[in-house]
Amino acid sequence: MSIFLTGDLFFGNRSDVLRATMESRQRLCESLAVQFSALVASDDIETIDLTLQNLVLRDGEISSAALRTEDGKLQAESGNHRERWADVAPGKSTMTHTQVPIFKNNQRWGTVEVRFADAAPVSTVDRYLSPFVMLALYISVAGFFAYAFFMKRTLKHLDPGAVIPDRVKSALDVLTEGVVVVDSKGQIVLANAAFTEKINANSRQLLGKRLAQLGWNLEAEQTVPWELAMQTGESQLDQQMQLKMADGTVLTFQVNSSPVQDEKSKPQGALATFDDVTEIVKKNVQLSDMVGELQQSRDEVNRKNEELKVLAERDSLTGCFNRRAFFERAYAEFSEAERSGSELSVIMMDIDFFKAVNDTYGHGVGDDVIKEVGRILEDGMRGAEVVGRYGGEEFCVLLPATDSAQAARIGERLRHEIQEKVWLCDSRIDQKITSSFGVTSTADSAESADALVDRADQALYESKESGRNRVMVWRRPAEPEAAAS
Ligand SMILES: Nc1nc2c(ncn2[C@@H]2O[C@H](COP(=O)(O)OP(=O)(O)OP(=O)(O)O)[C@@H](O)[C@H]2O)c(=O)[nH]1
Repeated sequence: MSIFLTGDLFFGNRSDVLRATMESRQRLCESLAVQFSALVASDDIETIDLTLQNLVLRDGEISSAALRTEDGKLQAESGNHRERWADVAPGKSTMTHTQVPIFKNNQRWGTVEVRFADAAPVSTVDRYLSPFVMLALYISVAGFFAYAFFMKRTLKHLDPGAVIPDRVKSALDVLTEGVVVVDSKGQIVLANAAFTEKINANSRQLLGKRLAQLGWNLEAEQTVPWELAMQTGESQLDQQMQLKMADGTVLTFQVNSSPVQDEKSKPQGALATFDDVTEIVKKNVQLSDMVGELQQSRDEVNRKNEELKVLAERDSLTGCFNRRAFFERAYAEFSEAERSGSELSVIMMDIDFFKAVNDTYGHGVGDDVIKEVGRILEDGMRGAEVVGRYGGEEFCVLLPATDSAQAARIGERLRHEIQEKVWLCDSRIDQKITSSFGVTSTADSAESADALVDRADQALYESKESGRNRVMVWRRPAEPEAAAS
């Protein structure tokens, strides 16, 4: 339609000019006819003849002119009209031959004939190139070019790869890293050899496809990095993406994307590089699994070590430190007390008449009593204070930073608690169970942890000897004395 209108604008004008010329010639003739009708009415043929002579003389466009009656006779003529008006059909005007009727008394009387000069010589080309032919020709040629232009664009659309020069494609094919160029719609316009080989695809199959729809494992609403690069105008680096292949395998790519912009920074597409890191990721996963397993084994070993340590250090019946572990602590605390100058106390205690408990209630009840005593002793300790099962029904307590008077008070509290609580631990026991305590501290110049424990044992012996169910503080052998009862 545009072509037609444009053609009409050019060629339609030419036909308008011709039409206007013809109309003006017709008007001239009609004006002559009006004048001549008046002259004919007065039979003034002479004036008509004179007018025709002048007309031909003065107007270069008019070759001849005549006044012809209805019966075909020429009444007046000029410019050798007879010859110039040969073979002209009566009553029909053309561009060069114009004829207008003359009336007399309302009757057709004759015709004014004017032969206009031929226009510029009409060449064969001009003859055939009438406005219509010109218009048709113009539409054909312009239509052809418009069609060619449209087809070129269409083909370019159908073959998006055509926008990338071959030398660029060849250069990119040399790279070992996959390279894909997409247009502003995310459609592939170039995929280099490394990429097509990696995903087992044909380069031409990929052209025009949306890169985002090749089968990537994407989260819901996730925007692929090359589209993000186009949206933000910024490069998107080190994005890891997984591509599910037709055979079910999954490739992992490290993807870098940069926007391709025009001079006005408008995104025209994006370039994305794909580095296949599938093997590295696999190895990383294996490594991480191994590290996890190692961690588990290490935790297991630590747990076992912890258990072993507990088993090695703790007494299985009461959970208190065993004798060996207790002495390790005692040595450490003794050294620390010596280094710091603080006082370290030791309590040794023994359940009174425990043989009778076993004998009366059975060995099981005896075990429960020992456990209950151990629990009371453990619960009564704070911070660095340590309870050890010294043997049988005998316990030993380490009290760092505690003098013997404080230790005796602690012993007294424990003695009272045992007496009040232990017999309640088993419903079969129907009598209170008592215990005896011996107390000492480093203030009495014990030379070692062993000596300290030994002195506490001596004080305990004194408690037993002096009637049991009491706490005795160690005194030099000559003068042990009772602290409380
Ligand atoms: N049930 C039980 N009994 C034990 C355990 N270890 C030692 N005994 C018993 O504890 C009793 C200790 O008795 P003795 O040392 O004679 O002293 P005692 O009867 O407590 O009398 P005194 O200490 O003099 O008041 C023994 O009969 C041992 O068999 C144990 O783990 N469980």
